[in-house]
Amino acid sequence: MSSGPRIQPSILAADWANIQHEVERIHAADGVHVDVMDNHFVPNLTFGPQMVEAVQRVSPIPLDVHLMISDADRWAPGYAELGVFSVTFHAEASLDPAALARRIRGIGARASLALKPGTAVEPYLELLPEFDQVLVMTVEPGFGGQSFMADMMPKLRALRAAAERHGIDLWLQVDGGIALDTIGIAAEAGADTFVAGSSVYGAADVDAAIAGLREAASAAHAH
Ligand SMILES: O=C(CO)[C@@H](O)[C@H](O)COP(=O)(O)O
Ligand SMILES: [Fe+2]
Repeated sequence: MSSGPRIQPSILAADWANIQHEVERIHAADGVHVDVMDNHFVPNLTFGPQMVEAVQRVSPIPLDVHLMISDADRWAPGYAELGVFSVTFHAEASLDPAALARRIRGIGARASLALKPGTAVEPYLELLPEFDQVLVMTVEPGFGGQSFMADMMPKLRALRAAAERHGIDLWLQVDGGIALDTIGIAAEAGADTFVAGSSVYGAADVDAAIAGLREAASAAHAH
């Protein structure tokens, strides 16, 4: 994946009956974001490891798996074993996030920690060297098509400052309501990795949507 702003369309908003075509047509993106929901951690259900393995088999770009599941300590390593690029689990769903991150890294995937809107970032700042990425949710997890929560931006600033203090290359990802009019706000606050569901798969021209998001993020970052 590139070092500029990274755009990762979410297949939650794709046509699941044509999943191979749907991942092939976002080949210009930096990765494909795969939302796993268990109808327990969130009030919605998507798919599990078999589907992720199938997407992994046909995708021309790396898989960024977002686990919205309870008991991440038990299930997350199995997703890493599929050979995906990155595994994100929720802080609220793990008894020992640092230990789980070490297991995920040990298997060979990047370890990523997600925070729901109501979860404070401060307790996790000292753990950051165990992680490759932190996902700041900018909607309540569970559904696509919701409105971006600009009040999450202080979390990004705190993470960016802490990553600099630790001297680590931590990717800061945002997920939820990312579109042309919101991506700049997140980029300015320190995000460098952007999940976009409806604003990419809902666009008439997917390539133009990805390029437009990337441009808008770069322009905001430069300021
Ligand atoms: O994790 C989630 C939702 O819980 C996301 O990845 C959504 O898929 C984002 O969709 P948009 O807000 O971009 O439509
Ligand atoms: Fe997601």
